[in-house]
Parts: sequence; C-alpha cells; structure tokens
Amino acid sequence: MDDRIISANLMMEDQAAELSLRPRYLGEYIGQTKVKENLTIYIEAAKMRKEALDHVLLYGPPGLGKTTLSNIIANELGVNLRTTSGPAIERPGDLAALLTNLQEGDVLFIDEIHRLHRTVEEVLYPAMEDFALDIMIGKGPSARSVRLDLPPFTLIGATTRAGLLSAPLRDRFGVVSRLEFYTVDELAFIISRTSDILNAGIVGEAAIEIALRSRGTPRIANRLLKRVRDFAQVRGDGIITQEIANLALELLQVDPMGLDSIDHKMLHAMMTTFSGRPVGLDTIAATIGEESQTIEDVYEPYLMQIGFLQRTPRGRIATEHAYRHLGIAYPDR
Ligand SMILES: Nc1ncnc2c1ncn2[C@@H]1O[C@H](COP(=O)(O)OP(=O)(O)OP(=O)(O)O)[C@@H](O)[C@H]1O
Ligand SMILES: [Mg+2]
Repeated sequence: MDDRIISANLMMEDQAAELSLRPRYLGEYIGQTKVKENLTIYIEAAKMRKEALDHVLLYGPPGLGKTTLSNIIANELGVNLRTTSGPAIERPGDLAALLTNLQEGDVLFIDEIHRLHRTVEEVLYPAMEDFALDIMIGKGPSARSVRLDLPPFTLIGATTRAGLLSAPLRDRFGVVSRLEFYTVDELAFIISRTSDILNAGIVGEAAIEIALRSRGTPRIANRLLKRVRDFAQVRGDGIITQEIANLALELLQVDPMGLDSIDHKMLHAMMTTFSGRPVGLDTIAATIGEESQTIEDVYEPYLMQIGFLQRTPRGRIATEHAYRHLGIAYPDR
C-alpha cells in the first residue's frame, strides 16, 4: 500500500475531502490551459449543434485532475455523468447494461480504461463508432447477431498509462488530451482556493512553500495543506504562515523539492550502489523494495520532470542536478 504523504495516488483520507474541493466548472479549473481552451471550444460547438461531444481520452500521472475534468465536462454540457472503471466492468453484458441506460448526450466516464477486459473492449468499438450494440442471440449454427441502437453519448476515458491502450481503442477517441504537471504558481493558486473552502487562513509565501513541495500535483498540494493546517492550529494561532509551513513540511519529511525518503533512497542507490551507471527499472525496484510499475507511474514522471532522472536506452541515470540536491559528488567521466 502506497501511503506516503507525497503519494499522488488517492488515499482513504482524501476521498471525502476531494468531493468538496473539486472545481465544478471550467472557470474554476486551474491550469492545463491548452486542454481547457480546446475543450471549451469543443463543448460550445457540441452544444450549438445539439450533438454529443466527441469521445475524450484524458491521460497523465495520478492526481492531476482527470476525474475532476470529466465531472466538469458533463457539468458544462449539462448532461448526466455515469462513472465506472475498467476493472469494474467484468463482462460485456455489464457494459451493455451501462450503455443502454444512457440518455442522449450523456457522458460515460471509464476510469483506468487501460484495464478493460478484451471482450468488453470489443463491445465498446461499435458503441463508440456507430452508437450501436451488437448482441449475439442463440448459440451454435442458429446464432445470429442483432444490432441495437444506442443514444449518442460521450465516452470519457481516463488513464495514467496511455501506452497500454490498444490502438483500435485509442483511435476511436476524437479528443486526446494529456494533462501536465502544474506550475508552482498554479499550485499556489489551488492551495489558496482550497484554504478558502476549508476556512483556513494562509499567507502567500506559505502557499508557495507548500506548492514547491507538491510534485506538480494538486492532490498532493491539497493533502499537504491539510496537514500543515493541523500544525497551524496546534502550534500556532490557526493562520498558516511560512514558518509554520516550513516546520510542518520538515516534520513530514518532505524536502524542498517535494522528495521524500523513498525518492532519496532510489536516487542514492543509483548514485552509490550502482556508481552512477545506467540501471534498469526492475533492478532499481528490487533494490529499494518497490514495484516497478509504481516507480514508473508515480515516482519517475516527477523526477524526470524536474530533471533529476533520465531514461537512456541502457537504463536510468541520475543527473548532475540530482547529485547536487543530495550532496553527492558527481562522478567524473
Ligand atoms: N485544475 C485543478 N484545479 C483545482 N483543483 C484541482 C485541479 N485538478 C485537480 N484538483 C484537485 O485535485 C484532486 C485530485 O484530482 P483528480 O481526482 O481529478 O485526479 P485524477 O487525475 O483523476 O487522479 P487519478 O489518476 O488518481 O484518478 C481533486 O479532488 C481536486 O480537488
Ligand atoms: Mg481519477
């Protein structure tokens, strides 16, 4: 179980809070400017034509706002949103039931769409393309296929791993948007907004301090803010000052770049155990006792984003920046 404070994955403690913190309209959705601009136009156009919006694929690391954006799209379109996830749809019949219950223009949101079963995925192809469901009736030689019309709908798929999507599925999305890590300013803005909602006073410098350590991820920003707020209440007078923020973040063992002990362990191993030579993902994983996939999906993207880690054909290497950050001498080559 991934329960690090800086984990981008959804944790139990986030769940209730995220519902109330989630922006509901595009105007409140901070950052992701390009994605927002495009969606605004597509949504407007679909509404003018009174048609269903094209199918949308949202991908990017966890906690960047894919689920939030899907909710917003349905809200902006003024339609119902049905939510499910790849692994939750076990049989083709489950998907058929979902699809036949949609009303015209509705949004069907499939989270973790890369985990759809093959047989289920095949039902989705004609549904996405022709708004039709092909049903087999009978068995053996007398079996025949009947085509059932579906109301036009919008499928929104979300995934952290677009690379795992099959080509036929990927090709059926008219809009494919990649969510990016947020800038420090954007995160500071999100933190201030969340503080308002939580009725917690925060000074600008403190918001930036938390933003700097949030790994470009709103979910982490909101989580850190809540922990820091506890400190402010107990150790201070409730107002989150820069001093309180620094103290709290230090105690939470989140360093000034948002790295925690696991990042340190991983980089350390690469620099010392492997003497800075390129290392394979599985080797790193085994050395620090983490799963390869977690490293690849969750830790690595941010380390690469801040220029601490590079992928080369021969393996991963830590960059000079990373050496400097950890205070380890960069090997001369
Ligand atoms: N652009 C944004 N502006 C303000 N808050 C945001 C934004 N994006 C995300 N958030 C906040 O971050 C939280 C996490 O976002 P969300 O659940 O949408 O991420 P996700 O990409 O679906 O993650 P996962 O990959 O784990 O499903 C939301 O509850 C919301 O409060
Ligand atoms: Mg989500």
